[in-house]
Parts: sequence; C-alpha cells; structure tokens
Amino acid sequence: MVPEKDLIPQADHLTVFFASQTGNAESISRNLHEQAMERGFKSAHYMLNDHAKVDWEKEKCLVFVVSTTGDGDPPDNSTKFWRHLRKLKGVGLTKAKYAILGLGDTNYDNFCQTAKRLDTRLQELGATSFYPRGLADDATGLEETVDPWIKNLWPALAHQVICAPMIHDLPQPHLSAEEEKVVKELIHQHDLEPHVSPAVSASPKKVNATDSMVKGGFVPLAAATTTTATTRPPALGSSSISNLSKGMETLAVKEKEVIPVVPATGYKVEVDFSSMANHANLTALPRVPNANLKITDVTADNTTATKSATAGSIPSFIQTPTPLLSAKINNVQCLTPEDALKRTLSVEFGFEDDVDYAPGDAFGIWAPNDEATVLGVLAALGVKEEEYQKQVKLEGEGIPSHLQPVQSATLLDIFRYSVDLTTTPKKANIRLYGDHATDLVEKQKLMFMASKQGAEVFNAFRAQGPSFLDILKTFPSIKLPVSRVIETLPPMQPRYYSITSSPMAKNGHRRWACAFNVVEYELPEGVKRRGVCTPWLDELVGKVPFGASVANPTKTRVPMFLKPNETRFNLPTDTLKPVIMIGPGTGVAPFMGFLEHRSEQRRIKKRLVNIGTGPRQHLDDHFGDMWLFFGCRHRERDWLFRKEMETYKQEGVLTELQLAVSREENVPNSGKYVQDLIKKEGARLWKLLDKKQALIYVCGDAKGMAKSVHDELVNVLVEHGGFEKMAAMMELNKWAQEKRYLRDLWA
Ligand SMILES: Cc1cc2nc3c(=O)[nH]c(=O)nc-3n(C[C@H](O)[C@H](O)[C@H](O)COP(=O)(O)O)c2cc1C
Repeated sequence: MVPEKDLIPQADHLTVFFASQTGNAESISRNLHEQAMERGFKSAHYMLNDHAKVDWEKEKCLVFVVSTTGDGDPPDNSTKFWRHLRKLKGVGLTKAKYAILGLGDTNYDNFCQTAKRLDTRLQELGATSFYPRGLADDATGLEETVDPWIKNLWPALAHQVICAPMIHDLPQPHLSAEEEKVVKELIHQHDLEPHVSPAVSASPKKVNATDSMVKGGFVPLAAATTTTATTRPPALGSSSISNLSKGMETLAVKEKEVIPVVPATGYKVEVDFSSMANHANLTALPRVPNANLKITDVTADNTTATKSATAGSIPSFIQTPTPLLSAKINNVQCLTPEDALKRTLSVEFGFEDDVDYAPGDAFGIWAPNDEATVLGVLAALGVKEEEYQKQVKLEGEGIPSHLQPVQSATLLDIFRYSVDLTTTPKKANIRLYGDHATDLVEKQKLMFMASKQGAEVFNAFRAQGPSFLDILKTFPSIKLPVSRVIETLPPMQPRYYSITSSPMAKNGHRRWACAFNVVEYELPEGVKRRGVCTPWLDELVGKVPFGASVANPTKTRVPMFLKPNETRFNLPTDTLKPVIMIGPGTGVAPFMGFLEHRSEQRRIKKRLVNIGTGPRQHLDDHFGDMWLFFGCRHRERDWLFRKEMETYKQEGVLTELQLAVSREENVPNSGKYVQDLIKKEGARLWKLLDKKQALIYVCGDAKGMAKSVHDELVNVLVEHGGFEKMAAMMELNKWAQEKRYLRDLWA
C-alpha cells in the first residue's frame, strides 16, 4: 500500500530543469512548466547550468527534461551542473522527489545516457523518483513518448505539489462553433480536396518547384568576391602539406559587383488530406506555448542606432561557450571533382592572435541563415524593410534562453542568427499556425495535422522536410505576429567541424583548418534542400572548382569559436602508444590533424636527437604506430587528402594506410568498407591492442559505420583474443570508459 504521506502533497512548488543541445528539451520543459502553472501548480523553470539559483537541499519536487548529445554526453548547458553533482557527497537530497524525461535517439549506442546517469546519481544522493522515467526517441518521433508522459504526469504531480483549487482543463478550443460548422459543410461538399482519394498517400505528390527556387542565389551583402588566377596561397597544413599543393592552380580574388538578393518564396508542400473528411472531432491537440515575448522599437530613444550588420559580420548577441572569434579565410580547396557524389571543401581559417587548441578539438561556426530565405520569411510575414532594419529590444518573462541576450538588434539580424529556419516545425508549432490561419480550410488542415487523427498526414508532410518558409507558402493565410514566430522557432545552432591542422605546425596557433561536405541535395519531388553553414561558406569563397587552391577568397569574416574535445578524443600524451584511426569520408578530418601533429613532433624530435651527444636513436623508438582506416566510394573521386596520406606514409608518420573502396571492383589489398579491413587485419590489430595497449579512435556516421566497426572490433577480440562474445563486448565498454576506445560520431 502507498503510505498516506505519499498521497498528500509535501511541496508548495515544482522546479523544472532542462539540459538541451538543440532546443527540444528546452521547449518541451518550457511547455511543461507553463502547463503546470495553467493547472494551478506553482512552478519555476531553469537550465541545469543555472542550478545554483535554487537551494537544492530544500527542493521537494524536481522535474528534469534532458537530452543526450555527442557519444552519450550531456548537453553543453548542463556541464557545470554535472561538475557540481560529481562534487556532492553523501545523501544531501533526501527531501527531493523527482521525475525524469530523457530525449535521445536509438541510432546512437548510448540511448538517453544523460537521463539514465542523472537518475542513478539522484538516487545515490538520496532523492526518490515519484514517477516512471520516460525515454523519448527522436528516431521514431519524440511525441510518441513525450505526450503520454506529460499527460500522466499531472495526476502523479498532484500527490507531490499543492495545487491551486482551480485546475484548468486543456485543450483550448481551436475553432469557434461557427467556424467548425462552415468547415464541416465544406468537407461534406467535397470542396476540400479537388481529388479525394480513399487513403492517405504516404508518398508525397509532385511539388511545384519552379516558383520556389531561390533565384539569383546568395550573395553576401558584404563585398562579394570572385576568383581569377594570381599568387600562391598560404600552406593548408604543415610544411609537408603545403608542398603537396604545389601542382595546384592557385587563384586569388577580385571584387565583383553586388547582386541584390531575391527573397525566396518556399515550396508548396502537397499531401493528401482526404482522410480528414472521416474525422469530425480532433483530439490530443498539442498545447500552444505561451506568448511571452515583447518586441519594442528602440530607434526612437537611440539616435545612434545602426542598421543591421551585413550577413557574415558578428552581431553582439551571439552567445558561445568559448570566446567568439572573427576569422578570416586564408585559403580554400575543393577536394572532389564534379563527378563525385559529394562536394568536399578544405578551408583554412586565420586569426590575428594565438588560439590554443589540440588536434581532436573542433570549432563551431555561427553561420547566418540563407539570406534569400530570411528575406522570404520576412516578406511572407509582411515585415517591410524599414521595420526589419530598425533596432528592437526583446523582452519578456520566460522567453527562450537563446533570445535572452538579444538586448538590441534588428529583426533582420535576429532572423539571420537567432532562429533555425530549416528544421521542420514540431506539432505544437503546426497547431499554433492553425490558430493563426485566417482561411478556414487551411486552419482545419493544420489542426488536423496537429491532432492524433492526423498523425499519418503529419508524417507524410514531415517526410518532405518542409521549412518554416515552405509552411508559409503552403498555408498563405497564416497571419502570425513576428514575436510569436521568433519565440517559437527552434534556436539557431552553431555547426561543428573537427580541426584538420596542428597547433605545432608553422603558424599553427593562428590558423586552423577543416574539411566538410557541402550539404545541398534535391528531393525526388524536385525540391532543393540545403544546410545552413556549408553552402554559405561555399558561396562566400566563390564555389572554387576542383583542383584549385584559392587564397584569401573573401573579405567577409566568419564567426567561430573553439570547442575543446571533452571526451579526450585527442592524441595520447605518451607518444609511444599506438593509435588506430578509423574514419571514412569526412570522418578522417580529426585524423589529418593527428597526423600533422605527429609529423611535427617527429620533425622536432629528429632535430633534438641529432643535436644531442649520445648515440643517435631511431625516430621510431619515440613514436608508436599510427594506423589509418579510410574509406571512400571511388579513388579518383573522393579519396580525400590522398596526397597528404601518401606523403605521411612515405615519411613513416603513418605506419599503415588501409583503404576501403565501396564502388570500385578489384582494388588490390582493399575491401568495400572499413569494417571489412578491420576483419582482414584482425590478427595484427589484436597484437597492437594486446601487446601495446593501442588506442582506437572512430570518427564519422553513428548509424551505419560506427555500429559495424564496433561489431567487427568485438569479432577481433573473439577471434584473435580468445574472448567469449559477451566478454568481448564488456571489454570494449571498459576500454570506452578508460578512454582507450574513443568515438566522435554524428547521425
Ligand atoms: C550530434 C548529436 C549527437 C547525439 N548523440 C546522442 C547519443 O549519444 N545518445 C542519444 O540517445 N541521442 C543522441 N542524440 C539525439 C538527441 O538527444 C535528440 O535528437 C534530442 O531530441 C535532442 O534534444 P535537444 O534538442 O534538447 O538537445 C544526438 C543528436 C545529435 C545531433
């Protein structure tokens, strides 16, 4: 039996904490906090790094919404909290009752690791759970778990927290009785869909692409540049790498006229709404987040107010975990020819001052949204140029954390740098747009998609990855105040890239390089989709052709910051430890940094041992083996950094280069995928792992490659190390904990 005291609320309020990398946990927790207050609970809402704002020993009811990032790591806005939790001793939280909602993705090995770790740690500290843990999976849709978890939280919470007498009941009516009547009539007259088919079509119909192409493309408002041949560029990497580029055509930059940006209009998304006619009553409509944000014009009291920055310059409101730097672009090379499946660029950034970093670290680039899309969104919302160029202030209790630093900015900069315009909006947003659609048919369609009954149609709609602008194009009657748009769109995210250079190389502290695929693709319906950062950089540097190496391609500065690797994905300090690097495609990026670093270490050591008076030692007595498993489709098309790899091999920096080629037949000594090569080299690998405690590094795709590589490593331990399968898996887990088996993965 439940003790009676557990049925009587002990707390006068609840505190909702979130840890969020890309904004999901933050918006879910805010929604939960707002709903709690609407239901009569007293509630407070904090990011976990603000843990010091509450007196933990006195807290009686805590609700956590936490996501997992990296390879089972907690989000950046909770790292301070984790350090604090580690330091806490004893059972200081015996008064606290808690509930945890974890967000994760089953494509990753460590599913919802943050939530699980938090649960364990809170129990160690004496807290007790009052409600079963929820673990939501982004691979299948967070809502599947989040919605019922929140729905059932309320009765459980009523036993924990004193509630004001009136409990408001959601949901709010979405259509007035009159509107509902009109819509029903429309449905019955079959006016709703011109061609009503019996079932919901999961495969979307052809999309009208012609009127929605971004015309003219993006030209930064800053001095745009083009390329013509002139002088030799600065080196991409160490001296050895710079020599490799000698054969390349070298280009530099000339001014070109600025072409005005044409606002994009978005794509009309076509899905079959015929099933809507079967559902007169819609249920489980998500709650609309509160309207907290107020935008005030500050130009009147600020005579010195300036216009918005040009795209690519750095607005002061951007918040980054380490200082924001304004980088110039020293050099760019295109690593892949026209016929390669992906366009890969290698870019070197330069700084006026030294920046301390280690190979294995990454940097974040804070790129603006595509300018044509920003202007398109502003036009669709009816915001005129004189309005979006004005300085405004964002104010309001409980506004999302990423908007809080915006003291004074133009709407143009807020849309460029603060909100994510590319991600498909969540159901709660669709419901909000439904509330603001003035056309009744559009309203009904949006409400239908947001409801339980419209789940299939929503999934078909989401499968086309519509952006916010596409939604405005598809439902042109949506009349949303700009403040609602800004506070409900997800936060803009920096894009992270591994550093491919070494601080030990020439000028190493004042430059870093990276390599990335330009994310631009076309859906079967002819709809063009693009990432935020890589197409922006590609256009900024003038879309350099294959084989070209362009020095100083643009005057526009790139906002970026260092992201030190917190999982020790760095070279070991003991240079004798062998290093096994597995990184197909752009997963090889950090390893190019490792190799450049080792090359420099060897060069310096060589000098030192030559100078010394003792017997001359062999270099290899100081440095362990370095093995690289690299994979590409086709050697001529996408063997990234081929010359660099071959040179490192010749110099003895790279002891073993294993190349997997997936789309070519009969390549000598090769396999299709990196995991095939691991299998092939199993016996030698085991020797390195067993006799010399080699470290294993894996970088790249979490879904396919990392899983297959992991399975193959298990096999190596079984076949060559004599382990039982279960013991082999446990051994690998142990290595992961000991930071001997390190992974830097993305989905
Ligand atoms: C780079 C990256 C790494 C991730 N790593 C993990 C992981 O190791 N385990 C997991 O369960 N989910 C992982 N996820 C999935 C996120 O936890 C999930 O998408 C979640 O909804 C994000 O919530 P947030 O926006 O609040 O951060 C990862 C997502 C990204 C983008």
